Amino acid sequence: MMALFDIGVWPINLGTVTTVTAGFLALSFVFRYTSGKKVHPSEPIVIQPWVPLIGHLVGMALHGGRYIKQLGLSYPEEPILTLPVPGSRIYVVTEPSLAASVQRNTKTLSMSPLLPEITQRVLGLDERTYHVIGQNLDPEPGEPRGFFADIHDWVYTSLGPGEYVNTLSCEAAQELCLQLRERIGLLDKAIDAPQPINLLAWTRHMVTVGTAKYLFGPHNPIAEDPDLEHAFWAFDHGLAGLLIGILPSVIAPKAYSGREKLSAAFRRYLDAGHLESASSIVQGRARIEKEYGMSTDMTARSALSFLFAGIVNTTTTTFWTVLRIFADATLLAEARQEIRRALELSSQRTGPGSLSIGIVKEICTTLAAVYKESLRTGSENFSVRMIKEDTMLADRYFLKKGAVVQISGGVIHANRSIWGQDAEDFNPDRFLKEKSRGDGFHPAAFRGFGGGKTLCPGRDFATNEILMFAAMIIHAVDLAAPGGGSISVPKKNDRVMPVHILEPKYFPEVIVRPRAEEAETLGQLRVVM
Ligand code: HEM
Repeated sequence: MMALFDIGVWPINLGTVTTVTAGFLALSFVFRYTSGKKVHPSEPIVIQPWVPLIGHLVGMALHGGRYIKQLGLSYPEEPILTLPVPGSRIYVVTEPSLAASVQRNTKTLSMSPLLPEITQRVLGLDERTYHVIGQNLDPEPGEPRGFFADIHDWVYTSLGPGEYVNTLSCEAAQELCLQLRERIGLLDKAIDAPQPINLLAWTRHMVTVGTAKYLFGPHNPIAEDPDLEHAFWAFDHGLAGLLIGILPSVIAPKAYSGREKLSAAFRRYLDAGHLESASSIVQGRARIEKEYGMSTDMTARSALSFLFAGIVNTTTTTFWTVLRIFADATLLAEARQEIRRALELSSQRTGPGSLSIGIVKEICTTLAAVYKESLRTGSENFSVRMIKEDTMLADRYFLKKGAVVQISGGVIHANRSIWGQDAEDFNPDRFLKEKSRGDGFHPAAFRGFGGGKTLCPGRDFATNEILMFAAMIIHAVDLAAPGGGSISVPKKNDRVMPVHILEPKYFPEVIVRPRAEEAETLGQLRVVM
């Protein structure tokens, strides 16, 4: 051990050490000075990292999304920051009206140029497909269109307000009702000595199996091979490793193996012709992929990306919404009363045994406020745009061509000047008050679904689905802390890259007991719009 500390064994002397140290310090100073300089007088304030050049990248790698959030919160007066990184800049927007400017500026600020690279890395697309999807990324009206423009239009049109999204919402909620009934059926047998259940895993299972079914039909890969559920979550949890894009099978072996297993299963699904029983939105995506000459393997990988979009945020948001309500006796009593009233009104207006999505949204205001507040507190996503041309944002801030600008949901959601002194706390009242006062928050302040051209196309559908699913759980079961007392709520784990609503730091366990009479209603429940 001692030899390691004995610098005498190294072929250098103290004079050399002094020279090298002095040289390093001088170089650091030069780097700090040059990287701290603005490239234009109107460039936003430059935040120099402590480790020259690579400091911000190291910070993000070590601390995940929390790094930029803490930086943003330490400069509350600045609506936008410049983070120098090797060869480029990252601009971080932390204020809603400037976020709205980024979203409006679709000509020079666009997510599209980043998509081919990201998609290739995450899904493992081949070079040919990478080339095809990279064409005509942001077509103006009348110009030739590309793959992403066509898929974007198809998905946004399908999930926009209208008959299709209503039908899909009913199918999804009905399927989740079935999943819940099955889980409750399993509980019944152990009712005398109920075992604690991991609430996040419980929710994950129902949403994963249910979503795969309503999107891809009864012969979907997860129905055919239940082990693929684990492969799916391994893919999800290692996504950041896949994004690095270097030796994915070594850097993110579990995510890589999960992805490859799932894409092989989707290939078998497509080869067997099971697409015929998939939802029309899924069929339409595969049709567009065929028009662009994609192979079965590439269509399989794309199917995985849509399954991902349908599952991950819905799972985690349902988890937080349900946990928050059961952790607070007043919220639970209010939510249950609203749900009972929604069931009664549905019976009167849409027939016995029905539960109407429209009525739940109209009556269950506490549930809806908890859902929204769970999104505010759990969502730290970044809406990212590539800067295609030098841009003067809001006529005030210079953004350099080739760099990226990101809107930080984490900073905006924690901003006290928007949400009040209790911005750090979970307080669903802020969304109830908003309604009664009639003066809401800035439209770009709520970042749960992103914004602008990349605003989540599934937001209305997801709201229908999650409110219904949470309402069914709250109505049909009781959750209790295993040791008695009230259920505690863990903090969120914000040290990861926020690819979706943040998960908790630890996974809480609860005792789940069916409520005898109320659980019965699930058996006949008919979801209607
Ligand atoms: C609570 C549930 C959900 C949340 C919080 C959520 C949130 C988001 C966010 C933050 C984005 C990126 C926005 C941006 O970059 O500005 C996004 C994109 C997307 N979401 Fe959702 N989402 C949810 C549910 C869903 C569901 C259920 C679906 C589909 C069935 C879906 C489909 C998509 C798709 C396809 C995109 C990519 C849009 C594009 O092409 O740019 N989402 N979502």
